[in-house]
Amino acid sequence: MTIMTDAQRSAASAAAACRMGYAIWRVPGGDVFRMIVATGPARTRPVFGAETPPGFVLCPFDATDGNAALHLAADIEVGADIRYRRGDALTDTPQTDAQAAFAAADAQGPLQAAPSDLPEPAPTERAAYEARVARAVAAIEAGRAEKIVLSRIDPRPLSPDHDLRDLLEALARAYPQAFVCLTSSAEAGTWLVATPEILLTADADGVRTMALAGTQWPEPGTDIAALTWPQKIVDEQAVVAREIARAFAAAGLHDTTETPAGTVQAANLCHLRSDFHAPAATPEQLADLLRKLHPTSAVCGMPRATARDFILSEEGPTRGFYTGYLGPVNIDGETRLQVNLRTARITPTHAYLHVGGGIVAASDPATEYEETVQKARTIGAVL
Ligand SMILES: C=C(O[C@H]1C=CC=C(C(=O)O)[C@@H]1O)C(=O)O
Repeated sequence: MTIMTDAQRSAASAAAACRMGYAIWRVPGGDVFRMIVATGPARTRPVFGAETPPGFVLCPFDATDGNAALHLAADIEVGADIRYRRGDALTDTPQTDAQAAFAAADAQGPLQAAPSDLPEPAPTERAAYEARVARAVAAIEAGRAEKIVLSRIDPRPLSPDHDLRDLLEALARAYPQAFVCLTSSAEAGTWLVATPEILLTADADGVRTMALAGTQWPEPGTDIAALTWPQKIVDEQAVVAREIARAFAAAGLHDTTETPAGTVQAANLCHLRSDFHAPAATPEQLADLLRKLHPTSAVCGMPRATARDFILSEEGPTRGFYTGYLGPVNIDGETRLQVNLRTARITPTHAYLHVGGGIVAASDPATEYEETVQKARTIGAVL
């Protein structure tokens, strides 16, 4: 069972009391939480670069440079104990005034999101979403795009005494194979995430990503291995996979292997997925690859520029960090960027669930709406 350590629980309260950014995460299949606290403001920096310090990054959906993201520096790392960073070293005692202020913070009560200056998202009603889907289908039928990924916002009230640490632990317990995360900063707001999708990981073992598409919500107890997929989903997943294979080759990564597409479970949902691996790459190759991958056709569409313009004209800037990416960078030699899906932006009073789906020529608006209802259950189940 994944639970936060006492040090992590109190560090989260201390970070919130000091208005410092923090991130707490559990990797798929892992049994511990990792945590960092940034004593200074988040800065936009290259994710893969010559001197990217250890930290946690968040990149929005609509990024001008896919390799540039908000970077929360790992000034403090928290596991069983609290460790303070000075240069490359971690020590048991605070090294800066800001670290000392964090160490002295005495915060009680539940952990909740700080009020923020970011705009409150407006909900998307069923009729508005279905009309949006119908317009995407018309654009696809007119030959303007092959696929457009649309989304909507589903607000849920939070109980006055909720504690974000308890919600995070509940997600980790419910979804052992998800990347589960809580992150908060003045610049990006507060996000609670249980995502099944890797955008890019890089460590000593090489580089990995996945091509994910298609969604089914089988009855509990269904034999997942026996699920079949309609040809339109098989084709859609193949399009995502082809785009990834092209990106690897164009970034100069060779000897890439791809597994056959198979069914994977993600909370109450199933997707069709193939996995990619390449031997280790240089930071320049990784930067190039990240720019080519983000946003993938699993969250944007095909062709990318047309789909992006369509999404922004329909949804405005409401996605923010939803369908962007987030994750630890250069923490113990690993960088793990996950697509920010099955996610909610948290305010002091509400969880704003962001849910979407890929629209193709054969899409039916009512079924697409139902798909977003099912996707909302991933985070909704613990609220
Ligand atoms: C856009 C979302 O899902 C994407 C990832 C997997 C399957 C998807 C689909 O079936 O449409 C989407 O491409 C979301 O969960 O909000």
